Amino acid sequence: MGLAFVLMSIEGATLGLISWMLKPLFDRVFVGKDADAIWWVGMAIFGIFLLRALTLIASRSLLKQISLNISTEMQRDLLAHILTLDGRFFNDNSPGALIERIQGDTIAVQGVWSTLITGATRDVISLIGLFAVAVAIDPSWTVAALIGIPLLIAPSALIQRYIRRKMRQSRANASLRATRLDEILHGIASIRLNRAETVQTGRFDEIINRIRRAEVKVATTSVLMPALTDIVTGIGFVAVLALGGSQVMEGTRSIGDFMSFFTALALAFQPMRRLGGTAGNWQTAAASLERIYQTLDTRPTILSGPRRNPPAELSIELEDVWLSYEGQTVLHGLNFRAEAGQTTALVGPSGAGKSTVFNLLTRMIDPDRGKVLLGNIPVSDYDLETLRDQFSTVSQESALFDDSLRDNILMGRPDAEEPALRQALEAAHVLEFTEALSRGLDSQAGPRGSALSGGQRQRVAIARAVLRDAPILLLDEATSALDTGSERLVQESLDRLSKGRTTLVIAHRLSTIRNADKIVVIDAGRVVEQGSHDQLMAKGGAYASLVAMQFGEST
Ligand SMILES: Nc1ncnc2c1ncn2[C@@H]1O[C@H](COP(=O)(O)OP(=O)(O)OP(=O)(O)O)[C@@H](O)[C@H]1O
Repeated sequence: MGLAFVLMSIEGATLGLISWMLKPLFDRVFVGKDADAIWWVGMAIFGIFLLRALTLIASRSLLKQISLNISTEMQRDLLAHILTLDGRFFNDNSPGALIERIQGDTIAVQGVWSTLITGATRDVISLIGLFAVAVAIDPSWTVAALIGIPLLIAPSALIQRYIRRKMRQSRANASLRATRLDEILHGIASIRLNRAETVQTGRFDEIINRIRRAEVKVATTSVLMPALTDIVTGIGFVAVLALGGSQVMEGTRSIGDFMSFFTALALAFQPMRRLGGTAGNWQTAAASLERIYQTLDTRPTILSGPRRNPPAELSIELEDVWLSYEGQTVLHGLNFRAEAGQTTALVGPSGAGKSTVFNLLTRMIDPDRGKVLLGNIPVSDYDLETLRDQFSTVSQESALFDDSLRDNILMGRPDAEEPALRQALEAAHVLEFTEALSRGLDSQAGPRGSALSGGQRQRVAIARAVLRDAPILLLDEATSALDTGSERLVQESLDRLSKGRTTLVIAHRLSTIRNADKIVVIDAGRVVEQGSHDQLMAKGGAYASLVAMQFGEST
C-alpha cells in the first residue's frame, strides 16, 4: 500500500508539472522566441508523460493485487467466523443470505475499493499539485476559481445519505434473491411436481425488480455529484476569466501565467468530477461493509470451556432442561440419565424434542435453563473441540460433500489407516454399492451427495461415524432410509459398535431399539416414562401403546 501510494502520488503530481511547464512554453518559446527552449521544454514534458505511464502500470497492478488480497482474506475470514457461530445464528440467517454476504458483499467492496483507492488517491494528489501550481501563479485567481465550491456541500451530504439507504435496500434484497434461488434450485423436483413454476418465478421476479429499481435510483443519484461539479467548475472558469483576463489585457500578468493557470484549472476538472462520483461509490461499498462487519461483530455465545480431558466413564444426564426457539418452548424441564457404556433409546412422536437432545449434548445449542452433563461434568465446561471429539453422530440429514466417497467417509477421521477404513465400510455395508460403481470408492458423491440414493447416503454417513470411533455414539434415525434387509445388517454392525460405548439412539421403528438398556419416552418436551422394553410393556403406558400401534401396522 505504501509503495502504491508513493507511485500514485508521483502519477498524480505529474498533472501539476505539465501545467507548470506551460509557463516557460508560452513565455520563453512563444513570447520570448527562445528556440533552444523548445527542446528542453519538449523533452521535459515528454519525460513527465513517460513517468506518468510507468507509475500508472506499476501502481495499478500493485493495487489490483492488494484489492484482490483484501477480498480473498475477507471471504476466508467471514467463512471461518461464520463457522464459529451458534445454531441460533443460522436460524436467523439463511444459507442463501450468507452466501451473498461472503460473495456479493466482499466483491462489492473489492470493486469499489480498487476504484476508490486507485482513483481517489491519484485524484486527490493531482488536485493538490494543480492547486499548488495555481496558488503559486496567483492566489486571488485561485480563490475566484473555487468560488462555487460551497454550493456542493449540502447536496453532497444529502446525496450520499440517499445512496447509502438505497444500497442497503439493494444488498438486503440481494440476500433475499440468493435465499430464494437456493430454495428454488434445491427444490426443483417439488416445484415441478406441484406445478409451482409460475409462482416461484413470480416471487423471484418481484425481488429482482426491487433490486433493479434501487440500483437505477442509485445510478441516477450518483451522477448528480459529477454533474454539480461541472456547474461549480463552470462558475470558477467564468470568475477566473473575468479577473485574470482583464489583468492580462492590462499587461500586469503574462499570457504564460494565464495559460498555465487555465491549464491547471482545466486539468483539475476531470479529477474533481471523478471525486464527486467517488463519494457515491464509497456509499455503495459502505452498505456492503456494514453487513460484513455486522457478521464479524456477531460473537458466538457457545464458547469453549477449559476442560480438555474427559473422564473415562461418559454417562449422559439432562437435569431440568428447558429450551425455546423464538419464544416457543420446546423442552419443558427434560430429565433423564443415560448410563456410561449402555444403550439408551429416545422414542416419542415427531417434534417431541428428541433430536434437540443431540444438539444440546454436542452444544450446537445451549439450553435456556437446566444442566446437560457428560461424565457428570457440564458440557459447557469442556473445550468445544474436546467435547465434539467424544461423539460419533449419524443425524437425520447425512451431509455429504461433492468429494469422493472416500473423502466423505474420511472426514470423520482424516488420518485413518486403510484397515480401519475397510472395517467401517464393511460395518456400514458401503462396499455393496461402491463395488458396482466404475470408480468405486473414488466416485464423486455429487453436490450434497446427490449422486447417491437416500439409503446409500445414509450408509456413507454411518461409515463416517463408525470410522470416527468416538466414545459416544449418537444415532438419529440412522437406518431409516435403508431397506429392511440392509437395515437388519447395518443394525447388527451398529449393535456391535455400540457394545461398551455410551449410545443414544433415536428411532421410530421400535423393533430396532427393543434391546436397548433403557428406553426414554419423550412427548412434547417432557419425559413421560422410562425403563427397559419389558418394564415399559408391563406398565402398559405410552410406550406400550406405541408398540401396539406399530405392531398393529405390521400385522
Ligand atoms: N431450528 C429450529 N428453529 C425453530 N424450531 C425448531 C428448530 N429445531 C427444532 N425446532 C422445534 O423443536 C421441536 C423439537 O424438534 P426436534 O427436531 O427435536 O424433534 P424430534 O423429536 O427429533 O422430531 P422427529 O422425530 O420428527 O425428528 C419441534 O417442534 C421443532 O419445530
